[in-house]
Amino acid sequence: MTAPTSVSAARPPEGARAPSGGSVGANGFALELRDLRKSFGKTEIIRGANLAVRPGERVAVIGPNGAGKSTLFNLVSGRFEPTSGEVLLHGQRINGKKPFEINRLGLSRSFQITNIFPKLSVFENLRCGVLWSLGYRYTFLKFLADLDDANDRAEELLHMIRLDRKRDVLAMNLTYAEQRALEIGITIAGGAGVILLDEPTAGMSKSETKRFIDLIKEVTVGKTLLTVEHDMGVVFGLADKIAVVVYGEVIAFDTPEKVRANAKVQEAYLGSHVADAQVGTH
Ligand SMILES: Nc1ncnc2c1ncn2[C@@H]1O[C@H](COP(=O)(O)OP(=O)(O)OP(=O)(O)O)[C@@H](O)[C@H]1O
Repeated sequence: MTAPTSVSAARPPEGARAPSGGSVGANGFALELRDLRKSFGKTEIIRGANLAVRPGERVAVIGPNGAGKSTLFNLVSGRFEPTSGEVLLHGQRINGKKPFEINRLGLSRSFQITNIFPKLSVFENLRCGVLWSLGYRYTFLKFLADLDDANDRAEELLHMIRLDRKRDVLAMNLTYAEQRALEIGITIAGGAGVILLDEPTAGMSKSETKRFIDLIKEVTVGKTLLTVEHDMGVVFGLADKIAVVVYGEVIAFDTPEKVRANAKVQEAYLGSHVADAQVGTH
């Protein structure tokens, strides 16, 4: 390993580190949407969405296909800019900010398996996630072994996502469920207080799903979590609250029991679907 000529050259910009934990904004919410709207061309897809998520809440965002769930996530994470309305993270308006800026303000979104480096080991992937969140560039990869803090944090993450025994395995040789665990590890690497996950258990077997729900709960203790989810078992196993999105609006936001009993929700979306679902399924 070549000694770094100047590690300081790889130092992140001031203020690059994301705040840890689910910090509270002046308004008391970790994340808030106020009359949020998004049009593509002449078509309004998000039509005045409102939501106020308290720090530490685990929220499942559900709704029919095409309701606008992914678009909402894209608006919150900075991939899309709202047509109007506001997105507040810890009370700070983040509309129009770039995804990396929002990330550094403490919101992290899972990037799906496609963002894993298949030819790097599990440990190296986690270390990249840590360094990226700190503002380091991948061009400094050759110096990474010298960055003790990043190494320590990557070891900690490895343990949290239960992949200790796969430490030096190339990501491409992991099982599907292990790759998704690695994706979660990369997502939480920077210590963001608000985590967005898009169908984290999609494609998993029932037993994998059950283990994965436990893992998500463990690694997001004290954080604010939003997941887009179709699987009602996962919704009722994971969420403290459910946000129901129908035609670009949040038509209900409440505890699973109350959402299940909500006549408007039943009519618009869940129907017998949810009546059949068991609270705390699996
Ligand atoms: N970039 C875009 N340009 C134009 N239309 C878009 C764009 N992104 C999403 N849409 C449209 O917005 C609507 C909502 O899509 P979105 O993917 O947000 O729904 P969803 O609730 O996540 O659906 P699903 O559950 O099927 O994933 C759809 O009609 C979709 O075609």
